[in-house]
Amino acid sequence: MTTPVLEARDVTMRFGGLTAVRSVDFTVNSGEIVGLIGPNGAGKTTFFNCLTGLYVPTEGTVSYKGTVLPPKPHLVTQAGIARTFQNIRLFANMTVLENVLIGRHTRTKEGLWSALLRGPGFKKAEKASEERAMELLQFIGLAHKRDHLARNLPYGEQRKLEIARALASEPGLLLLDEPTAGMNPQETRATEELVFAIREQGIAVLVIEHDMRFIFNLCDRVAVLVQGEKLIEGTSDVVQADERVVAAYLGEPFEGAPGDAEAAEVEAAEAEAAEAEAEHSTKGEAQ
Ligand SMILES: Nc1ncnc2c1ncn2[C@@H]1O[C@H](COP(=O)(O)OP(=O)(O)OP(=O)(O)O)[C@@H](O)[C@H]1O
Repeated sequence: MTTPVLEARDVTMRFGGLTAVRSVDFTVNSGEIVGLIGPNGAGKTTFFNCLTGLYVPTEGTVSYKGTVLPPKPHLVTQAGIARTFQNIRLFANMTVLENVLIGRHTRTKEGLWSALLRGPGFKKAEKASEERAMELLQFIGLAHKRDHLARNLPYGEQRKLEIARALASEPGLLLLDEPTAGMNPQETRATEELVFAIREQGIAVLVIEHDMRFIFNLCDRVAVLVQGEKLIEGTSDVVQADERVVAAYLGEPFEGAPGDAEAAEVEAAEAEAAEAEAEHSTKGEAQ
């Protein structure tokens, strides 16, 4: 049975006069891999930031497994949503293992004093954390590099390590922001396999990506954002065949395009202003 893991309802995000995301409804169900695509500036990252508590949406709500999330990143992580970023954000001078251990901090109960005094509770928790971190490194194929500094890993492995760190918070939903950016075809293929394996572990996945082939191979469902609005949502086949999606990517106008009404209003106002200006200058010349 599919149950919603993530539910965004009527999410709008405005920056001053600019509406970056407009009334978006969006669901990710358990066991699903869902893609979010759209041309540059469509509002994908802004929407992601609304989901993960980095932005407080101007309107709307985001729920995880039926509970509305507080818009605070650490509380969102604690609730069960983990994410990676467009640009790698590892601790470059820490080891591979330490980077994963850091990802576990939301899941360990041992407090600051316990850590400072290194009491028996802390030592036990530390051992369990390390075991879990090693399991995750095994899972992504980097266990043999546990003591390497993160900055010395090749690019593709750094991206994998980011995913392991996100998994260390034991999420029910993983959000991946352009996971294959800068990757070669083999690395992209390996990432695809990794995402399938993550789903096998019972974790739902939401991916933003520019690489269409990757998205259409990977996702059960794809939603397309254009100018902050959801244009269409469906299986890869349905979305690929939709002419409006192609047009939006090519920057071609199409009937009913999001933002069309606003664009028409602006055009009409500009035309009116130009007409008034022309009338004014003709009168001026006549005098
Ligand atoms: N913090 C901000 N303040 C003001 N405007 C913003 C802010 N963040 C994003 N925007 C604007 O919101 C719109 C959507 O941007 P966003 O980065 O979400 O798009 P995107 O789909 O992720 O683009 P890309 O694919 O290029 O990463 C853009 O017009 C952008 O300039």
